[in-house]
Amino acid sequence: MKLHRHLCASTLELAKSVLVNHRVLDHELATAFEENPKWGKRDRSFVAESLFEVTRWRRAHSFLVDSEETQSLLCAQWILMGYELPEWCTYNGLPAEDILARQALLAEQPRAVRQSIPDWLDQLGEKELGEKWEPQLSALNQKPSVFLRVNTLLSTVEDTLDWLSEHNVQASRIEGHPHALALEPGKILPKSLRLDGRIEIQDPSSQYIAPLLDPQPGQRIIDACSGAGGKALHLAALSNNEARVFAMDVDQKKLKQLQYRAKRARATAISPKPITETIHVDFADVADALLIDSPCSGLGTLKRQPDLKWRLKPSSLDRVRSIQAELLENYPQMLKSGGKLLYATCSILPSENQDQITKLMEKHPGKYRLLSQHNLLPSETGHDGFHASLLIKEA
Ligand SMILES: C[S@@+](CC[C@H](N)C(=O)[O-])C[C@H]1O[C@@H](n2cnc3c(N)ncnc32)[C@H](O)[C@@H]1O
Repeated sequence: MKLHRHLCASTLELAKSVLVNHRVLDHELATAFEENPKWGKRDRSFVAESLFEVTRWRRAHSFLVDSEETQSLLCAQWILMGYELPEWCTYNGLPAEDILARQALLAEQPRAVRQSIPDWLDQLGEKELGEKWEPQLSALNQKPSVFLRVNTLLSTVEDTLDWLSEHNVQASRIEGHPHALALEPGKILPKSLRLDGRIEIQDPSSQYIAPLLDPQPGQRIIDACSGAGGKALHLAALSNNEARVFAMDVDQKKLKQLQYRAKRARATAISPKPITETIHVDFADVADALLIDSPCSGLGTLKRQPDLKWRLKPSSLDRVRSIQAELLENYPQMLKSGGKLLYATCSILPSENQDQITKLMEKHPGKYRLLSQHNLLPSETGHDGFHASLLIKEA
């Protein structure tokens, strides 16, 4: 296989901005695709695969090539992808034969090197999850697949499968997730289908969350951290637009996106509400059900966002933990007595999940009753890592 000089140069620029300047991979890649409309499907997938994999395996590659330079790491990635490096592709590190030979030595390296993760994060994962940590790392280092949620406001699973197949996209159902479809590994959904309201791209673990609230017609449901609406749209669909879903967020841009998605999905149940300082007072005792899909480390989604592990810092984790405690303290004021509180994160760390709930219940004895807790571990599901705690507000 032959490497193309201009694509390699563009990929190197992208890799530097992600690995050296700590920019967000998804944003950088989307901008590069926009700025290079002449890149064909194969060019795009070369750039995307090189960038995702070099980011995921940064530390392991740096052992293989014996260098931390981005150019050397990328060259190691291309060698592992089966490319022969042309003359113009020079780097400071071990030659191709040595890189391939050192793969066998990787297994003997410390876990943080083999699994390509910063030391501090490896130590934290071990402390919090013990022997369950390494299986999560292995699962989170896999390449992700694309999953869809069928929007039951506009279609059925059966009709959606037929529609996708008419467009040459083969998908399959997933056991235990009634509205989820999996695309064949490596398959990407064409933009025209992606923008059709019949489907939303959503991981099965994320699809597990909204049904836990069991939305009923006539209920008022608050999604206090709705973002661009992944779960708010699902809540609207589950209630067949017969509940009212107040979608709140501090980020106005995300609420705008949500409005666009809701229109496309015919999710008329959704009313976006920007978060203000007094929101929990303005909406006091209003909701029959409250979802706090809290800001978190995002560690459960490393498969899709491998750049996150290099951007996260112990101080940013402390900050999200304190936001989580604050949201759990304030937002349940919006819930009626007897209402359901669902706390969710896409983290796999107990300190962001069940420990936050334990602290909440200890701080307010008798105020909450725990109905169920769900730790969706990537090693067990093959999907993103998520946590959900479902409680009743007693008083
Ligand atoms: C995990 S994301 C939500 C994802 C979204 N629920 C979904 O399913 O697509 C967390 C969201 O919390 C928002 N957020 C951050 N601080 C907040 C606060 N104090 N109150 C409400 N939302 C907040 C962020 O803007 C972000 O959109």
